[in-house]
Amino acid sequence: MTTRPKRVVVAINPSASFGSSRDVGPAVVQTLRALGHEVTSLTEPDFDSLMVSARAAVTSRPDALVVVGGDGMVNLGTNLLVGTKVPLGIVPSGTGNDMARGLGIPFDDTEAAIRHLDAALQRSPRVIDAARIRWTDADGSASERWFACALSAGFDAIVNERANLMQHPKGPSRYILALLAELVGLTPHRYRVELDGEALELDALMVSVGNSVSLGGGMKITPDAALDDGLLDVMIVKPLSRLSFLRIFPRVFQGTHTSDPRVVMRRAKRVRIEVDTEIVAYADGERIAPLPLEVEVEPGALRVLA
Ligand SMILES: Nc1ncnc2c1ncn2[C@@H]1O[C@H](COP(=O)(O)OP(=O)(O)OP(=O)(O)O)[C@@H](O)[C@H]1O
Repeated sequence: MTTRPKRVVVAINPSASFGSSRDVGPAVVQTLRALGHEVTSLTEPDFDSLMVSARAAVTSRPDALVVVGGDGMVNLGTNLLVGTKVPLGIVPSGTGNDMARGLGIPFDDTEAAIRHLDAALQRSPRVIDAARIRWTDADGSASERWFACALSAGFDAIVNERANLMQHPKGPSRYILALLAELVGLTPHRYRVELDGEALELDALMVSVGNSVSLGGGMKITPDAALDDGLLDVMIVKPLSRLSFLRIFPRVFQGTHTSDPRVVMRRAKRVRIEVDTEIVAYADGERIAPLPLEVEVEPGALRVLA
């Protein structure tokens, strides 16, 4: 296939995968240039600065914004591109890479991911849904942020928050330590979950909202989620003993946990989540805000190269 040159902005997170994949960004830029594309490469010292420079670069209406990193970088791209015609390309170099998994982008082979991207640049982008989160900040101001993949508002969000607050260890083992620490104190909380206006009041361990299928590196929390059905899939895990939790947990990698009667699966366009304690929600692996918050799907809001 002959490649038609495109104008591509590449936003790179050199810290993805705890810095172990920092060669991926330069390789992507080099390969895309060798294929004849006009590439603007962006790397900044932190996420917020990258957001600023990528936002400025997107105003020149490139043919694509390509993010190199994990789901956090997909989140950055999603927030810049929703509602625009500029498509999002992904070269996964993160820890979980769940959005790439959901889109069928090779997530463990950079060269294959670049070939996939180059081929997709020559076709019309795929149009998928995005989810808008709205919440009220402590000062009373209204905030919003988009996500592409999944939002967590229960046990996994609590583990994420604990891991983020830990200074040591620096690598992925901090998540395992945080998980073990939270598992010891595993307690359900009282949630009020509104699904398109229908209120459920229940004790739960996990409440997650999926636009895509998985989070945390292939944990298929919402295995039947479709990225273009105009709906969000909601998974609620009712109270379980530690032992039952540990028994069900491995089944999430196949998505077969949903057959357990203590796992509730629902679909809705709009989901409001409230809880009786302080839990900070995470979406696409990024820290969002303490509950309560509301999530609404915006059908067809994002174009992706996949
Ligand atoms: N220079 C930087 N540019 C962008 N993000 C950065 C940078 N340094 C640190 N980060 C942090 O990286 C996080 C995003 O990481 P990313 O999702 O790309 O990789 P990951 O966490 O390894 O993968 P995954 O989310 O798929 O598990 C953001 O929370 C951001 O704050």
